[in-house]
Amino acid sequence: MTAHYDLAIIGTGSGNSLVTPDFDDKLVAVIESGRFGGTCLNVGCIPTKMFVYAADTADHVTGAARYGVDATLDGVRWTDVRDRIFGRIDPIAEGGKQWRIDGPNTTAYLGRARFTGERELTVSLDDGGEAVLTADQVVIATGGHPVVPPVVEQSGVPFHTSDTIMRVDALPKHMVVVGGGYIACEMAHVFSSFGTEVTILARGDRLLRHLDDDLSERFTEIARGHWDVRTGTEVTALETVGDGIRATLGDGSTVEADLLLVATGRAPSTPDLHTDKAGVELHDDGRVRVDDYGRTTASGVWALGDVSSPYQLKHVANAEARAVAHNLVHPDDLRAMPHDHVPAAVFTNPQIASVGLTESECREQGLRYTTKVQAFGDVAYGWAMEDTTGICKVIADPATGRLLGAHLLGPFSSSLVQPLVQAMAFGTTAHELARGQYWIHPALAEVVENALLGLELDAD
Ligand SMILES: Cc1cc2nc3c(=O)[nH]c(=O)nc-3n(C[C@H](O)[C@H](O)[C@H](O)COP(=O)(O)OP(=O)(O)OC[C@H]3O[C@@H](n4cnc5c(N)ncnc54)[C@H](O)[C@@H]3O)c2cc1C
Ligand SMILES: NC(=O)c1ccc[n+]([C@@H]2O[C@H](COP(=O)([O-])OP(=O)(O)OC[C@H]3O[C@@H](n4cnc5c(N)ncnc54)[C@H](O)[C@@H]3O)[C@@H](O)[C@H]2O)c1
Repeated sequence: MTAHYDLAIIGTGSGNSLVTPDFDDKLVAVIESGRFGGTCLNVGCIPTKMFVYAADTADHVTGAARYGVDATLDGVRWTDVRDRIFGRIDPIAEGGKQWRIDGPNTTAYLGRARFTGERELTVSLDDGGEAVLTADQVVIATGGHPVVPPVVEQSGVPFHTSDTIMRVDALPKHMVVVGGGYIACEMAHVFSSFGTEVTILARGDRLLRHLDDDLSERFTEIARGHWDVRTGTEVTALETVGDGIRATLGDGSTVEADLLLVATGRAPSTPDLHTDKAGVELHDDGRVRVDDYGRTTASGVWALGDVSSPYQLKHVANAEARAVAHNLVHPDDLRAMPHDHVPAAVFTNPQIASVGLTESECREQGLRYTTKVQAFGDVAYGWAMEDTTGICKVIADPATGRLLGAHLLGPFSSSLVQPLVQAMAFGTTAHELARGQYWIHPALAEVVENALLGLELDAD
């Protein structure tokens, strides 16, 4: 029997929020092959930031002496940290699943979906069975999954990805991280602050290479003070040694550890979706091809979030879901996916946040621009914190005074960046933002105010 629905949603991350009151009198199929709530809730943003907060707390203790406050870190109860986090998260995922199972107009399919025709899905159910369903509209919200390089996969050594690392039973003594991006830098911070010795193996010459050069260079230098950072290196072989692993690097050197974390990017979850059966085209990198409104190349099939987006960020997936939720029921009044001025933060040590263009992007685009770099240590709250490395770099168009980009490295950067995001979103000029409002003295936000005031604009 083929069941028919008004709407079928594949994936309960951001896809779960599509079941709006507009569908109260309609039939909705919700299909999920993993934990309800998707990456962010179960293995992404939320647990990582809960671990990061605990790691920051440990760092406050170990760093207290510089303020004349002597304190020692007596220990980190890893399983207590872990269980507090997942004790809070797991019931939410379970509750979300029950809500969809019991929902008056939703049918939950627990299993893996694939297209078997136009707007027709076959679900390999977790209980071993199979179900076929069709729908007037289908939304692909299957997110992404960790990429594991062949050298790791083919070696047969045990390894972790972000999907598993947060649930390990004990803190490793020594951990090797392959990759130098978001997950590598956030996890290195967590584990090293809890007492694990961390070695990072990065292919490039710097960590977090997507950042403005001033930040990635500075961050890599700081990271070398916390962790054993090996840049410009590749893993050529891996083997199991006792309970741990040994990695051989391009220069023939080796590094041994009791745990291997692979953090080499995430790929859109399309390989087993059989999108070709539904007329849904993919980009070369596997992302579903969508137009500005989230429409795929197949009529009535939509996509959103990591599976199709140019960004792999939850606030973007949420914004795209809001647009698609509207578009599903307003075909004559479509809303575009909001992709302007997308900010991002890396919750490592120190925190990093950015929005807009980097200086090299401004150069490459031939833009006329001016920059100002303000040190956290030059404002009163920065003195209080004894900060010696933080910077706020702002980039503006000198003719219009509009911000082109903003890049922060230092405590609370993920929050400090927000007025800069707001200025870019609403077209406020740098000096309007700085002079048109009060900035509380002596709050850390004065670093942003001073950076803005320091920009040399044509109008001044
Ligand atoms: C460790 C980590 C930390 C992160 N931290 C941040 C952060 O701090 N801030 C931020 O903005 N972003 C962060 N991200 C990125 C963020 O988690 C993702 O951008 C976001 O969750 C993507 O949401 P989504 O709805 O597109 O996909 P997902 O949340 O991944 O949802 C997809 C769902 O589809 C299901 N699924 C897949 N294929 C099928 C199928 N064939 N059939 C049925 N179900 C299927 C999956 O099981 C999953 O539940 C982080 C990611 C990771 C991995
Ligand atoms: N705070 C946040 O917003 C946050 C946190 C975690 C993850 N995320 C999202 O999840 C995505 C995935 O995170 P990630 O850290 O896995 O990816 P990433 O793209 O940030 O970093 C991947 C790293 O792996 C390296 N790499 C790629 N292939 C490799 C290979 N074969 N061998 C060795 N190194 C290789 C890259 O050079 C890069 O340093 C991020 O791009 C981000 O969008 C966001």
